[in-house]
Amino acid sequence: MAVYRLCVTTGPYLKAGTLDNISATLVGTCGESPKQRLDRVGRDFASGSVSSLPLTGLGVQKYKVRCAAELGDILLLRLHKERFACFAKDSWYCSRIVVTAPDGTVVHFPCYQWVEGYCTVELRPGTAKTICQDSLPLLLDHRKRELQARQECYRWKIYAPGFPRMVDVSSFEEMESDKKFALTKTAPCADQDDNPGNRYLPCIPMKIDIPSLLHMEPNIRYSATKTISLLFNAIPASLGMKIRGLLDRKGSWKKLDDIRNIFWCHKTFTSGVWNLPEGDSFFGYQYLNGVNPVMLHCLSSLPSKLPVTSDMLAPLLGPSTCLQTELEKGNIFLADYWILAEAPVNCLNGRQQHVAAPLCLLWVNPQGTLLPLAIQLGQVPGPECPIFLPTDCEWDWLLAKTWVRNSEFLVHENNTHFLCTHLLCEAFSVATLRQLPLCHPVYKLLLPHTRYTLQVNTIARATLLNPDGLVDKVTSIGRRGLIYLMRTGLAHFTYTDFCLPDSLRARGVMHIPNYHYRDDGLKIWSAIERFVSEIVSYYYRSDAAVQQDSELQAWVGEIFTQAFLGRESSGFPSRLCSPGELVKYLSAIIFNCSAQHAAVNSGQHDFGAWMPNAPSSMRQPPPQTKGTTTMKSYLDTLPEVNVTCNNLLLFWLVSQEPKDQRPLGTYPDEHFTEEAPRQSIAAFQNCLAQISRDIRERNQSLALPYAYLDPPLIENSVSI
Ligand SMILES: CCCCC/C=C\C/C=C\C=C\[C@@H](C/C=C\CCCC(=O)O)OO
Ligand SMILES: [Fe+2]
Repeated sequence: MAVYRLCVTTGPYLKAGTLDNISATLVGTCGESPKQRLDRVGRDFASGSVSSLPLTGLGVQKYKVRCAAELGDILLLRLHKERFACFAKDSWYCSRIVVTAPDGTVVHFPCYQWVEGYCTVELRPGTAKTICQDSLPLLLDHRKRELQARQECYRWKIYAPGFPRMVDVSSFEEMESDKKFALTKTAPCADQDDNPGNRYLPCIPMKIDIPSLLHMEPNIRYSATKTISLLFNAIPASLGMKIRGLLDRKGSWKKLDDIRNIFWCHKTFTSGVWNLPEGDSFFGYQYLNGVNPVMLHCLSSLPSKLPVTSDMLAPLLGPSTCLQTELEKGNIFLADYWILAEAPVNCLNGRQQHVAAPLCLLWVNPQGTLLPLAIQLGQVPGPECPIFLPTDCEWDWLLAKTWVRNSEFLVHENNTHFLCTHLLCEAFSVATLRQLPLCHPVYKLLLPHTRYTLQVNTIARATLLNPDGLVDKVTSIGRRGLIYLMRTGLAHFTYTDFCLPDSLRARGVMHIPNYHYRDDGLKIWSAIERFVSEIVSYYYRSDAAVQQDSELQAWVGEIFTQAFLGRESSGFPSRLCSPGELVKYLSAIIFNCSAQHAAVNSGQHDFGAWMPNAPSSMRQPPPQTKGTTTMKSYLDTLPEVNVTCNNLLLFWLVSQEPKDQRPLGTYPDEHFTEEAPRQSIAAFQNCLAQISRDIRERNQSLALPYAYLDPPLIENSVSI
């Protein structure tokens, strides 16, 4: 008789325990155990419990699986979940199971999954294996069946032509009702205007696509803690504005001070500097350390579409230099909003809105401060498209800068933030779930960086991107414009843009002083790269090991076709040929899912709460002459009261990660069980802790501390 001892951990989540019967079967190289019910006196599998346990000890019990003979090396653990008496079925969150063999060998089985309904789950020991490292037909077959099941559950959907593909939420509904469809479903569904589930709820000023929120597969759903925390962030702020009538009031703001007082308790630094002389340096500062720090390109000559002359800039540059000298020194930069030139425009509160496609020229002065030099609000120069200068009258210059801030809002929210972090990370998540089995080292590495991304994007699609959702209610381009911008953005997005060091070099911004996003981002990039490189070199010893990993290649290929629509000119790889290429690719994915999202997401309230710094819409066309702007015309150009407040609610909500956070580098789910990767994780955590200490020390001497890339404040994944 051989006795195997099992220690089963149920997750600490609400309703993680189950009343269903759980049995186990062990499969080894020398045979299979009988199916053994895991049952003890009292309640098994309660939430948060580690049920490990000798039959005799007080409160501590042990499950035993008895076999006629030893099973050899344990290959699989089958968990059977079946009906118990007349109780209705309930879900079980199984964290992990540790099996101790009769000879004392300990085998870990990471699970970290919700197990739903009555079913059998087959787990492999935690040692990560690529397909090339498996030879037993039983294990190869197991990999294949696991992926087939996942591909049935997580399917791709086309949201709009030219968009990265995303998860098809309706497939979860089909799974539950046990309907099985083809593995990939790609029905276009951008036009949901006639979707009867998209409707207004009492007191909520935009439509919500209710059905898409209802069916979320439990392994990708927000935890109860996260959902409740999101609601706790939303409800008081929303009620406060509702009671004060701000969410329903149409018309212009009467004075700037009223905008300053929208938030009583959550004021930010931006309103203080806006219309002071320091406003220009703050305007420049945001290109480096604001929510959209990816716009600047160094110029060696001016583009012909921006006919700024040396004379125009002479009063600004001073007597000791000139435009040509500054171009030669690499001190002149351009932010070009060309992508907005053809964007469709929306109506808000029944009135036509307006969009500009500015060009903003900036200079790093001898003190190292980045300052705006000139703003042209359209892409085609001419008498009706004046070049605004800091030497113009105060209101003209302020309005020109506000137009640029409106363009920043549109490009940042739609492209830098939603497209390049939320949507791309969703595609990485879906490809990872569909193409890599649980035992694959890349699955173990990436899964924590996909946590909650499908859920938050589903919420965004149901509340923001849906017809008459928030984007249609607050932005000058609406969802039609959003679809246009994202499609155009994806068509121009490259692998260089995706990899921080390459992107910074290509934009020629390595030498700008006080670029904290760059400095902190590069440190985090290197820490991620070192960690990933250790993991990759442990599992892939040669180029051939990468090239022959058919699962890995299918995963890269699927990302290339589904996220980047197979566009060769994007520079994204469609296959990987060496460990070095794999390290770069994985580092970029982890960086963008974590640090990049934090950099472009967490400051939305800080920088946007002062609405003129991030107006979501403009109500008058860009000025065609100078000298006509007044305080009144300025206020009549900014968004109306209800538009402002609905947008600020969103900023408030998404700038705070709801509870149940997992900061960068924290992996409480122990998918890796071998010593080497666990040591790499510990080294990664130490490295991030040092980066955090350095950032905090640097921040002490800054008038405006930059904390968005402080590692403990970065989430592992896009989860808000
Ligand atoms: C005011 C109530 C809105 C309810 C929304 C609930 C939660 C937010 C869910 C997801 C948010 C995701 C992203 C959205 C980012 C950009 C979308 C484009 C917005 C725009 O153009 O205005 O934020 O992290
Ligand atoms: Fe976000």
